[in-house]
Amino acid sequence: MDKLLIKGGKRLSGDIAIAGAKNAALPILCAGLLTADTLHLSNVPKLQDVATMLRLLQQMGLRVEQDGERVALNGGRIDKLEAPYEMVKTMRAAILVLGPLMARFGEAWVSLPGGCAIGSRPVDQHIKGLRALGADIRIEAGYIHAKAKRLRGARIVTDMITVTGTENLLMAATLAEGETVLENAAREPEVSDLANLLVAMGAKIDGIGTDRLVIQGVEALHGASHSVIPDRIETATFLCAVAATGGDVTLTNVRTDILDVALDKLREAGVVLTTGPDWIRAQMAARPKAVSFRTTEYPGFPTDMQAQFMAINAIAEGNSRVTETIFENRFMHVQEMNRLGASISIEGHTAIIDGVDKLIGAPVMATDLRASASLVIAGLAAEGETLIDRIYHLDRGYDRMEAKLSAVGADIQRVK
Ligand SMILES: CC(=O)N[C@H]1[C@@H](OP(=O)(O)OP(=O)(O)OC[C@H]2O[C@@H](n3ccc(=O)[nH]c3=O)[C@H](O)[C@@H]2O)O[C@H](CO)[C@@H](O)[C@@H]1O
Ligand SMILES: C=C(OP(=O)(O)O)C(=O)O
Repeated sequence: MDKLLIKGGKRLSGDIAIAGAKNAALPILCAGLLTADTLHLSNVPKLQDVATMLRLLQQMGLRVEQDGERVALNGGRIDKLEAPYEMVKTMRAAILVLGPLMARFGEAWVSLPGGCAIGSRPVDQHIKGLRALGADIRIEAGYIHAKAKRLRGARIVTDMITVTGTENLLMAATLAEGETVLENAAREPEVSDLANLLVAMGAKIDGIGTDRLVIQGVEALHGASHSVIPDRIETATFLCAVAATGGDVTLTNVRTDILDVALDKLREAGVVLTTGPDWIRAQMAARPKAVSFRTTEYPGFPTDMQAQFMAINAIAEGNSRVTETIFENRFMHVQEMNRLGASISIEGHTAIIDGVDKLIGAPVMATDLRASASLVIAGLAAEGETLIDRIYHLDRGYDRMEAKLSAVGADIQRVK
């Protein structure tokens, strides 16, 4: 099993190109199921999750041509309406085939995702929404079995804001009969990226970027070309690395307009940020200052950045409080950071961090995707060697993170 070996204490300097967003690419690939025509996608990140999703879609009969970050999908011969357990258990986003399959074929078998390290993560809202659209849904042998002649539009108010739930219902509604109103919709930029692609495919959607999406169902969708938005979480992760190690790094192919709160917090921590139309430069010369925050839905502080900011707080001047409101168990990195010498305690949904002067390298275990990224940042800032085990979590969502960091001066290598 691959591990990452980091010798900490190096300042970072140079340029890093940011990849397309994982959380936009995954639903967008599933939109390939909605049409018999070809989708031409670019800026698709080279990630384990993307490879898993493409394998799943190919098993269903989707034709896939891949050339670097370009992917062409053709859904003219879909013959299997199933997402099996083996796929769903490694990548929960496989649930995103449910909406498109129901919209176009009126039937789907999708394995129920189990809980995962960060929480129980039920999909009851996806099911509630599809039922409102007229689907008959049964849970059979661990599978969601959904059927409908043709979905019909409805007003759906989800109990809470759900990102993939909104995406599933949005895709389902594009081909439903009549009007669907999605209230309490997620406003994450990745939802808007999917919605923009669907509009390019002929869908009729109003309210993109708001919490009320209104969809007029159409008879069929057609092919389109689309470039996936840059990954705001990858962007902010590298910015946190600079904040923790010090240095001068410019990130290219970024969208600064979807990173407001993270950038504000980095400035509060002492990072000097300069932004251009598609780049951002981070300069850090001093010890970071502690920053407190609570995670919320977009445009608030993203839960997917909570762990990486915790690494900054671990070595920052001062104390901070970090409250996680989205997932019930997203502090798995705390124990591992404490193994590196951090001083973090947990009270309910809040982590209380006393910044320490330095961390000292040690073997640690990655438990989930962003926890892994936070341990990389902590390892880069620590004195001595940090060995991170189970980095398959990291590979789900970051494209060659160690190569990008080595190129800006980090001492980090993948070892067996
Ligand atoms: C592939 C992808 O885009 N993943 C992102 C997506 O995950 P994902 O879409 O799975 O997360 P949700 O927005 O659905 O989850 C938000 C909260 O709602 C709960 N919930 C959700 C659906 C449901 O039917 N019932 C229910 O109770 C969840 O357990 C969680 O507590 O949004 C999360 C929140 O920004 C991010 O951390 C993930 O990176
Ligand atoms: C939690 C995440 O992803 P997923 O929903 O794919 O598990 C994430 O990207 O941080």
